[in-house]
Amino acid sequence: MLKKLYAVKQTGQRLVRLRQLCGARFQAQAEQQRNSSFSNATQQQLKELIDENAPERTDAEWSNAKEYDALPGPTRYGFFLSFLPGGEFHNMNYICMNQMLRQKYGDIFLLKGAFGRVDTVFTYNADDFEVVYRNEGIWPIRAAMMSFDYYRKVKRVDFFKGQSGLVTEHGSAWGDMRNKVNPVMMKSASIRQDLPEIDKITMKFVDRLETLRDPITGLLKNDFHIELKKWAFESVIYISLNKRMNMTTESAKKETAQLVKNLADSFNLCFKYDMTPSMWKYFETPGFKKLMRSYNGITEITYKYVLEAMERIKREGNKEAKSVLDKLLRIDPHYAVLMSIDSLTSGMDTTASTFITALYHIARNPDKQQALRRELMHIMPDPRTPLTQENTKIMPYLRACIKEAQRITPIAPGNLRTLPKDIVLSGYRIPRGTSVHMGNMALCNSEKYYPRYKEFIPERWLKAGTEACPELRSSNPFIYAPFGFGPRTCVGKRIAEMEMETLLARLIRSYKISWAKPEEMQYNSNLILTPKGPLKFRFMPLEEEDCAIGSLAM
Ligand code: HEM
Repeated sequence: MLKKLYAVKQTGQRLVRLRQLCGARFQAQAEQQRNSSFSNATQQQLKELIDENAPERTDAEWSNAKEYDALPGPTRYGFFLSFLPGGEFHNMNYICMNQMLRQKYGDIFLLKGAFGRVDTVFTYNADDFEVVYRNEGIWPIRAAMMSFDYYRKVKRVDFFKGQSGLVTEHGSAWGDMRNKVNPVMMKSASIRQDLPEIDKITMKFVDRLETLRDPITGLLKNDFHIELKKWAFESVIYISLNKRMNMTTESAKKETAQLVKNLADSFNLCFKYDMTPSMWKYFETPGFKKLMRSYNGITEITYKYVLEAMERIKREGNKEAKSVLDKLLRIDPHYAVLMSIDSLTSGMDTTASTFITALYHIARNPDKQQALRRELMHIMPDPRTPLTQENTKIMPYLRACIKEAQRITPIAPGNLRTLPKDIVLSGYRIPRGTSVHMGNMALCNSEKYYPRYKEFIPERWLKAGTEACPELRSSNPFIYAPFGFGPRTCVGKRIAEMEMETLLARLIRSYKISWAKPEEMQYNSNLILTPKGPLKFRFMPLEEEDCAIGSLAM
């Protein structure tokens, strides 16, 4: 063991020396990477955005700020060792690790880069968030998921033709794609045209839930988390491809199960290889190869659906585009394929996890649940009243419940940006090209910004009415950002919101829901936060008093 540690120490020291010799941060890492074609292209792209040759700032704020090297944080070598067996962070949940680092080093600290990872500054100072977003530029850089970028740009360059899609693309390539995708995906009215069909998919889901429900205990026989992933997949596939899945066929069951498995593997392994110190840029370990295989599995399954939809669109030759794919095909066929694959990939776990979080808090707060039901009784006097673009406009409490759940547990607990210019954060000089991680979830769960932060209080988000209490939410617009922030904000936000609202409305209108476990729900933390362990919700039919309309809690 000691020998092993010594070898690691030697490697670490050699790398540190090498990096010091090379000087510039990006160059040092790029030159050492085994997959040089990939790293050079990606680093080159980032370098151009960052303009390394621009003169250093000489203004008073910069001159008076503390040196970058004075930032607190573990040593590069010490941090790496802490991930090895026996180390402080070995197999530790990402959230816990960040909490420990914050306790030790304070509200700003530096995790030095190693093995091709750039330096990352972690900040829990809301003023810093504002500085970051105000300086991110028109093409914000979120340099995460490098293994995914590598998969698309190197491993499967044959298929992706050098473009990795919105999630990992940068600069003008990202800007061009985003400009074309935004009018189709970010317009609520455009996405909500699909509401009637999403409502039908959701009603079918609720009907099926009834068959899976034990009538005595109200517990479900199946794994609710998996069922929700399938529902989210069915919904996003409809919006993206105008395809109604028949989930009862063997092929659909098999493919969905494979997709669920590949996505779970990729979330775990991508976290391991991209967010903790790893040598994958020097040699491919069996785990890294498994990650590449999971990306391949995801591409194969999703592309099969996209291809089928493209053939159908061609065959039908409709004048009016019926899906996101069809709309984008008329703008740019390559982006259309990329975006559709990414929607099917990004739209399952994110939406399912956020939905479960919302349902969990509503289940644990019966008075809030009843207030929500009162709102829904007005809109859906009959449980099967169709949801429309019109009636869903008057569900402020429903939206507030989802927002409040996302405040307590945003599935992306922080956001990441690489700054194209030198900035000062918490009084320290942060040179351009440094990655900055902003801890949104921690600030959303602090008394300073959200009084009574431990409580689930949807009323914080209500804009009008006697129950509204906006004083319980922060006026700082940079802290609460469950879908991210600025031009790079989540492109699937409108889709996710519509899906979650529809299912929440249907379930709360049909059942009295409670959490049937003494323990609180826990989360796995990898690429995103996902609920851990079996979900024990109890679904009981509504009784007469539950259906009393009464006054609205707004
Ligand atoms: C409740 C569900 C979801 C949550 C909480 C969520 C959250 C996020 C967050 C935090 C980001 C990073 C934004 C930033 O850097 O500022 C993001 C990006 C992204 N999301 Fe989502 N997401 C959700 C659902 C979806 C869905 C349904 C899709 C696809 C249909 C999707 C596709 C994407 C894509 C493609 C990006 C990259 C955008 C870019 O960099 O231009 N997401 N999401």
